[in-house]
Amino acid sequence: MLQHDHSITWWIPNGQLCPTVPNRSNYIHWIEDLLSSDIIPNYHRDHNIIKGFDIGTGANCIYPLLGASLLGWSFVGTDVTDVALEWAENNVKNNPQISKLIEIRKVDFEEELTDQSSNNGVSYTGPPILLGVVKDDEKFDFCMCNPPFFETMDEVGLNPNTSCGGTPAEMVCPGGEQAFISRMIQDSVQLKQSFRWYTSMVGKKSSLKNLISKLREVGVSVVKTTEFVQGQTSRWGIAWSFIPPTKKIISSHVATQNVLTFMLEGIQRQFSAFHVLQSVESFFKGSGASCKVNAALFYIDVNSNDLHFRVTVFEQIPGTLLVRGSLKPGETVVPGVEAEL
Ligand SMILES: C[S@@+](CC[C@H](N)C(=O)[O-])C[C@H]1O[C@@H](n2cnc3c(N)ncnc32)[C@H](O)[C@@H]1O
Repeated sequence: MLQHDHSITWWIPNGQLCPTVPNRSNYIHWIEDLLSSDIIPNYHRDHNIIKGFDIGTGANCIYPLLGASLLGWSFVGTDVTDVALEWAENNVKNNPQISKLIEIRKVDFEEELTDQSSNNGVSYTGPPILLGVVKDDEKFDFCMCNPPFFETMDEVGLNPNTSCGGTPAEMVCPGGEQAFISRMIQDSVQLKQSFRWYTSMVGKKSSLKNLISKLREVGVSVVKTTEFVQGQTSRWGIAWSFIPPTKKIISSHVATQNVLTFMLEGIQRQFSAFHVLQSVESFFKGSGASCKVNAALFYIDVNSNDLHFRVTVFEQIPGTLLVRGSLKPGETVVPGVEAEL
C-alpha cells in the first residue's frame, strides 16, 4: 500500500512492528481535521508548513512518511532504540521526494525517569518523552504518538486479530499506555503552548476515562476524543490543548434554526451545577449576548440580536449534568452535550 498508494519506498527488519496503513492514515486525517477546525485559534503560526512531532516513530517511521507524502507536513520523529533510529533514517533517505521534511531525533538520556506520583496506580519509568527532547523555543502544531500499549508481552499476544508483530521495546512499557500518556500529559503541563495540539492513540477504551480525568485536573482548555475503526480493530484518539478555545459569536442566522445544541468545554471535575451555569453565562456574555440567570431553577435566558432562548442545567444521574437549550416561545427542547463531572 505504501508503494502503490503513496509512492513510498519502504522496508523494516524482521520482527519490527508492521504498521497497518489505513489505521495510521485515519489518525493523520483526524489531526488534519483538528488543525483545520476553529476549536482553538490559529495563532503563533509564523510558518506555512505544518510542523508535527512523532513520539516513538519506530523503524517503520510510518507517521512522518504518511504525513509528509499525503499532506506535505514536516516532522521530527523521535525514538530510543538503535534499530528504530537506523531504519527510520533509512526509510527517510530512501524517499528523497520528502526526506527534507523529516528529521529523526534520538532521545538522549543518562537515566530513565521515574515518576514519583502515581496516576491511578500507574507510574511511568522510562526515557524522556517530550520534556528534554523538544528543544528550547521549538514550536509545533501537534504531537502524535502510538505508545507502547501493553504492560507485558503476554498481554500483546491476547488478541490475535490485532497482531502485527512488534518487539518488547515497541509494544511494552511499565504501566502500559496509561503510564506513558500520563507522562505525556505531565510534560505538556510544562510545555503548554509549545504545541497547539497534543495527541495520542489509545489502545484500550478503558484507559480513556482516567486520561480525561487527568487532563481536567491539570487544567487543559480543550479535550477531544475519537474512535478509529478499521477491519476488526478499534483504537481511540485523545487530543488536548492549553490554548483557550475560540469564542464563537452568536450570529442571527442561527435564529432560522429550531434546534440548538451546546458544547461545554473545559468543565472541571469538581464543578457543580451552579458552576456550570456560571460558565454558560460567561460564555454567552463573552459572545456579546445579554443574560438573565435564574440560579434557583438553574436556567439562563439569553438574548442576542433577534435570538432569545433558555439554557437549563439538569442533574441527570449523580455526577452527570446535562445542558439543554430551548427556543422561546417555541416548544422545542433539544439535548445538548453531557458534561461529565
Ligand atoms: C508501538 S511503537 C510505534 C511505532 C510507530 N510509530 C507505529 O505507529 O507503528 C512505539 C515506539 O515508541 C518507542 N519509544 C518507547 N519509549 C519512547 C520514548 N520515551 N521516546 C520516544 N520513543 C519511545 C519504541 O522504541 C517504539 O519504536
